[in-house]
Amino acid sequence: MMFSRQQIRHTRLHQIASGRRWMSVRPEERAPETRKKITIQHLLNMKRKHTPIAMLTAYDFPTGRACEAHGVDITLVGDSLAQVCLGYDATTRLTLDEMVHHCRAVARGSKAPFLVADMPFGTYEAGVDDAVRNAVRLVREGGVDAVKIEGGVEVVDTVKRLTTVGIPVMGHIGLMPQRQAIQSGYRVQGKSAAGALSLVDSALALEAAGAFAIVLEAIPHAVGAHITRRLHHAATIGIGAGWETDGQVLVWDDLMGTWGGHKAKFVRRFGDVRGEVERGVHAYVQAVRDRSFPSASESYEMPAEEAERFVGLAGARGDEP
Ligand SMILES: Nc1nc(=O)c2c([nH]1)NC[C@@H]1CN(c3ccc(C(=O)N[C@@H](CCC(=O)O)C(=O)O)cc3)CN21
Ligand SMILES: CC(C)C(=O)C(=O)O
Repeated sequence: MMFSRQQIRHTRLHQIASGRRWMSVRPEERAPETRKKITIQHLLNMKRKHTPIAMLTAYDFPTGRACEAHGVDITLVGDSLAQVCLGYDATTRLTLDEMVHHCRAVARGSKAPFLVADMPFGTYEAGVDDAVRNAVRLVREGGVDAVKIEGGVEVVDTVKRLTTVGIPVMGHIGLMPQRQAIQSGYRVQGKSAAGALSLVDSALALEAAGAFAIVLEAIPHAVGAHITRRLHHAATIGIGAGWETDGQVLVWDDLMGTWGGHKAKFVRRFGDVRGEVERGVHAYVQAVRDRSFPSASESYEMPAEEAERFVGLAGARGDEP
């Protein structure tokens, strides 16, 4: 929730007058947003001008807010949410209701970035009509601008139909986590010449079907670069696809170092939030145990005469500690 400067000043004066102070339940005090909404046209201009596109996952209000505040171009409510946020063992466990719930929180924080949600496993495979119904829920209830679906030529009809009804689609080829069982794990794709060519075919088919962007996951650098040069109407967003794609994406928890699970080769840790969390929780527990928390300045007092009356009144009713 945003306040104008005038509203902030007004609220402050009111609080000072009424003797109230800020509490953590109040929305953060902030100047009105200045970032302009990112559009598909903006993203394709970035591709044309070779300005790298920064995409990052977010799963809740504060992470969405961080994407908003620090210049992210595309916020992705990725289905990696299943693992890094909800503790499931695979992305295939995630339901549409769970995805919608998290999209709503992210959308409240991430306003300017183009907002994309993964269509969870099982919400677009059974038929094009079903895919439309489910994508509409993500847009209408989740508040996202576009959806992402995993797959190559086999999802082309779905991409066409969604695009036709006005829902932009981001493709996702290469390593497709929703297919880890049938692919016997998380493996780099397109390492053979034939495999690489089939990735190029998938990318071209997705572009022709109307996809505005395509995630390229865990493929050789040369294949990522080739596909990026071949596509003129769709931006490529790499994750483990080398340095010559139109943009990059990483999972929030990998980037921040909050994820303690497997670290793929393409992950770079840009922060050590896990270390901070460990220090903070440990210090808190320690301070509670040794009674150094809370201090007098973190506690409330009664006026001395009220304290005296209280002791007297409590004693009179036999209310002795
Ligand atoms: N924390 C996290 N980061 C992700 O990027 C991510 C998730 N979770 N969950 C959903 C999917 C799963 N992803 C994964 C998971 C494992 C590998 C992986 O182990 N890759 C191997 C490739 C080994 C090879 O074939 O040579 C690696 O070591 O990089 C890659 C992507 C990407 N997504
Ligand atoms: C890793 C990204 C591309 C993703 O699909 C996810 O977060 O689920």
